[in-house]
Amino acid sequence: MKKGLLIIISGPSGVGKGTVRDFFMKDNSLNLTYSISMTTRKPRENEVDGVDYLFVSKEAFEKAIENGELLEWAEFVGNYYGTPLCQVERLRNEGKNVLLEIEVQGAQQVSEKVPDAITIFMIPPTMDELENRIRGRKSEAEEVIQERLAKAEKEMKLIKDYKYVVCNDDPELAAQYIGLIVKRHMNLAKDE
Ligand SMILES: Nc1nc2c(ncn2[C@@H]2O[C@H](COP(=O)(O)OP(=O)(O)O)[C@@H](O)[C@H]2O)c(=O)[nH]1
Ligand SMILES: Nc1ncnc2c1ncn2[C@@H]1O[C@H](COP(=O)(O)OP(=O)(O)O)[C@@H](O)[C@H]1O
Repeated sequence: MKKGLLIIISGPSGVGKGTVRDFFMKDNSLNLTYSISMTTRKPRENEVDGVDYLFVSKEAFEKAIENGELLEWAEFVGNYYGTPLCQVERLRNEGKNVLLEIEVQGAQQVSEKVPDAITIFMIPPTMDELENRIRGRKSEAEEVIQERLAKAEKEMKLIKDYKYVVCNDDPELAAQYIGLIVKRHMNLAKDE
């Protein structure tokens, strides 16, 4: 069986990664499985442990690093985030295309380990709109919003390291575009 593709999506906090993902994950023809990350961030009101993230303590996260259980990990605005290695390998070996939604440092680490990973960066139509969205979500305190917006400015400079850039103006259109990218690489892999 052919090994599944590894797809990385990065983009600033509040750009709409989760919203767009909800659209393209409905398309079964993409054969996608979402890799659930581990984080020390506290769950938001609507988030479910084991679905959105594996929410763990700092100690448990550091243990996972020590034990070599993470494909990559990074610190983002005061919290750890990382990708459990075992599920990514298992799913790809089962022929599933695996989606990682991770920030730029993690994406860099994975690209080094898996050079054929497909990298996509999601941008907002404008930085003002990014601010509107992150505020509109009402999930972070003002101080955290400021930190995330400052981080976003830096992250946007790394667009050049990604193979594809998708603007999330309309979430359905952005999802369709990501679907096309995945289909293209599924076809390329078939011909290999
Ligand atoms: N390196 C890395 N980054 C992650 C992982 N999971 C999530 N992230 C990123 O961490 C950042 C913060 O995520 P989160 O707190 O959920 O905020 P959100 O992006 O605004 O929903 C985002 O850029 C995520 O893409 C992971 O496993 N590894
Ligand atoms: N294309 C869009 N136009 C307007 N608002 C959007 C769009 N995409 C997402 N949003 C809104 O922006 C906020 C942040 O989206 P979210 O998916 O949580 O972002 P991320 O996962 O990148 O942090 C949410 O309130 C969401 O409803």
